[in-house]
Order: sequence, then C-alpha cells, then structure tokens
Amino acid sequence: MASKFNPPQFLPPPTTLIADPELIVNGGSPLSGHVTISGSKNSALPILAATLCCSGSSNLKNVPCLSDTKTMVSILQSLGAQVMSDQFSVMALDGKGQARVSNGKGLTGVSFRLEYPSVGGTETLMMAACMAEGKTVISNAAQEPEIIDLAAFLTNCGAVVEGAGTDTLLISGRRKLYGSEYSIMPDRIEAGTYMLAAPITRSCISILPVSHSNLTCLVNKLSSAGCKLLQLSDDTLELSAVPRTIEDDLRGFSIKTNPFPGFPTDLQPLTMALLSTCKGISVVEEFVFENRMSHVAELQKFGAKIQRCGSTAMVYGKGNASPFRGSQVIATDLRGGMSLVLAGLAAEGITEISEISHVDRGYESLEMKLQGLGANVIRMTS
Ligand SMILES: CC(=O)N[C@H]1[C@@H](OP(=O)(O)OP(=O)(O)OC[C@H]2O[C@@H](n3ccc(=O)[nH]c3=O)[C@H](O)[C@@H]2O)O[C@H](CO)[C@@H](O)[C@@H]1O
Ligand SMILES: C=C(OP(=O)(O)O)C(=O)O
Repeated sequence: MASKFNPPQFLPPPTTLIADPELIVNGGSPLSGHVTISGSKNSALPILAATLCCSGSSNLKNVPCLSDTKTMVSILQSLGAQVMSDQFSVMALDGKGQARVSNGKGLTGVSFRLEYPSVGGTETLMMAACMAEGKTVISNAAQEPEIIDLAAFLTNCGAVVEGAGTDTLLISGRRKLYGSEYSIMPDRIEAGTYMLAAPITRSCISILPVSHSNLTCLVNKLSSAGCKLLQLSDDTLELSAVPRTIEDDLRGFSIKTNPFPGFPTDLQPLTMALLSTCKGISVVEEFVFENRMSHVAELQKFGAKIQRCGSTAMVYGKGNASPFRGSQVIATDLRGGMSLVLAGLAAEGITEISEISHVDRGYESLEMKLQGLGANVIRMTS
C-alpha cells in the first residue's frame, strides 16, 4: 500500500563545519498582534524516546521543528526506528519495541526515592517502570507538566501510570505497550518567553495556546510588576504592559527558581532581562541549575546593571521604557541566548546575536514569529 507520507525529511546532524547564523535585531519598537505557541520541546523529547518502548507505530502531532527534535529523531533512526513525517508537526514512528534489557531476565519493578526531583531522571524511570514486571513506586518525583504529558502518552499506549503531577508515581509494568496517536502539549516555556517579550518592549500582545495553571508563578510576578493579563478565552492570554507615564512604569520583583510549581529555571534569564528595564532593585536566585548565569555578562553589554555573586544576581533596574542600547553579544546557551533576543527587542538600535543555534534548539520559527509581532528581526547566514 502506498504510504501517505513523503520520504523521511530528517537528516543526521551535519558533519562539516557550517558557520553559526546570527540574528540581527533592530529594536526599540513595541510589538503588537498575536503569536501561536508550538508543541513543547521538553515534552516532545521524552515522548519521542518513549516510542521505542512500544510495538507498532506511534503518530505524534504538534512536534516542534527544532534542532533538538531533529537530533532526537536521528538518534531513534540510528537505533533502528523508522520515522516519517508529512508536515514536521506530525510524525509516524515505528519503534519496533527496540528497548531491551541485556541481562536475559528483563526489568523488575522497584520502590525508588529520588534524592532530587530530577525531570529527566523521573522520565527515564517512568519508561523503565512501564517495561518492568510488577509495580514501581517513584517517590520525590518531578511534578512538571511535561511529566503529566509523558504519563498521558504512556497511558495511551497501554501503560498504567498513577500520580503524575504529584510527588509519588505508581506504575504497574506491562510487558507490551502499543504505539498510539498523541498530540504534544503546548510549550509553556515558549509561552512564558512571549509573555516576557510583551513587557520588555512595553507592548500588548495575545498568546495562544497558554495554560494559566502551568505558568502561575510567572503570571503572579508579572501582575505584581504592573502588567495587565486578560484571559481572552480558555487558552488565549492577552498581556498588556503599556505604561502611560514614567511613574506608571513596570516595577521590579524578585524570583527564586525551583522545581515545579516553583518559578521555572528556564525562564530565569529572560526574566532577568525584563527586570533590568523595570523600576527598583530585584534579586534573582537560581536554585535549580548551578551554572545558569552566563547571560549576565552579555546583558551587561546592553547597559543592564546587574551584580552577580555565584547563583544570585542583584538587578538594578532603570525605570525608563528603553534603557538598553543595541549591542554585539554571544548566545552561550538556549534560554540565556533568548534573553539576549528579548534585550535586543527592547534596545534602541541594532543588536547582533551570534551563535544563535543555541536558541534554535528551543524556539520554532523564531524570526517568523517575532516578525509576525512587528519586530524588525532577520537571520544572517554567512
Ligand atoms: C529536556 C528537558 O526537559 N530539559 C529540562 C529538564 O532538564 P533535566 O531533566 O536535565 O533537569 P533535572 O531536573 O534533571 O536537573 C535539574 C538540576 O538538578 C541537578 N540534579 C539532577 C539529577 C540528580 O540526580 N541530581 C541533581 O542534583 C542537575 O545537576 C541540575 O542542576 O528539567 C530542567 C529543570 O526544570 C529544565 O531546566 C530543562 O529545560
Ligand atoms: C535547558 C533546557 O533544555 P535542555 O535540558 O535540553 O538543555 C531548556 O529547555 O531550557
């Protein structure tokens, strides 16, 4: 029977050196309009891996087109999985039940307490537990929304997973899981990024789809800063931050990152960029990743006044609408790199951000989405 899919579009990562593209931002103008949020990178990656636990094919929808998802597909292919796509957002995977244990006996369920509620650790244990004989209890489990999404996919495939979204997961292992159709949840970190893009440019934009309950910490902090958040429908949020006077301008706030439902570490660098443009002094404390402050030195090039001590930063805000000036900066990691894009949108003049491939790991159609909001952004590939 003829396949309804075109031949696979996924290629292995390039082996020759290609110059990293730059993003050029002509900033200082407000954004407006509407942005559509893609499927979640951090949900798609473990779910793509989980297809290997299944016999038969899985049909995943809303998979974001990112360098990270392409890399994951290459890994699955190198393990023997067949992957096809018609649009990038729909993938048919035949994992062929590739996951095997080499001790000849198979896995056995256990009670396991994580020392730290690691997201990747919880996801790996969930997949192993589904393949194991008997019951597994994972305590001190991560509670991130992406854990709930993985549990929902595994359940769709025939697994029995209870407690996802709490600190205790109970999994009754099944020998056989069957591939299924599943739609990846929207990316809460991308949504949070655009929720920060509006206030840093003192703009009003609408964002869809956004789950309020996945971003409660950010919503509360932005409200305390003076942003107006309006729920236009179940999953559409309008974010307005257009102060009429300098006195009315956004106020700084302090954050401490923590596992969900705490303030997400992935939004910390972007929030720091916003805080640099707000009134007053803000304190940013990074409690999840020991080394997530490399954006500080780059934000300082825009004129941001930030004093760093280890994993804590004091941000001395300025209180004007556009205190940043355009700059030449380097993205050193995904979210730190995106904080420079936000700073560039707020800055007067031209910003050149090199090594933008870090940002491409996590933001689908970056310049297209920003251009759709009226931003003056282009990609330069030499
Ligand atoms: C692909 C993906 O989903 N990435 C996300 C995932 O990363 P990832 O799954 O790697 O994050 P973890 O929750 O495992 O790690 C968070 C922190 O805990 C530490 N740690 C981890 C395991 C452990 O046994 N002991 C320990 O101390 C790590 O060194 C790190 O400092 O969750 C992070 C925390 O929300 C997010 O920032 C990442 O975007
Ligand atoms: C750090 C991130 O991802 P990863 O764990 O894949 O590096 C992220 O999504 O912010």
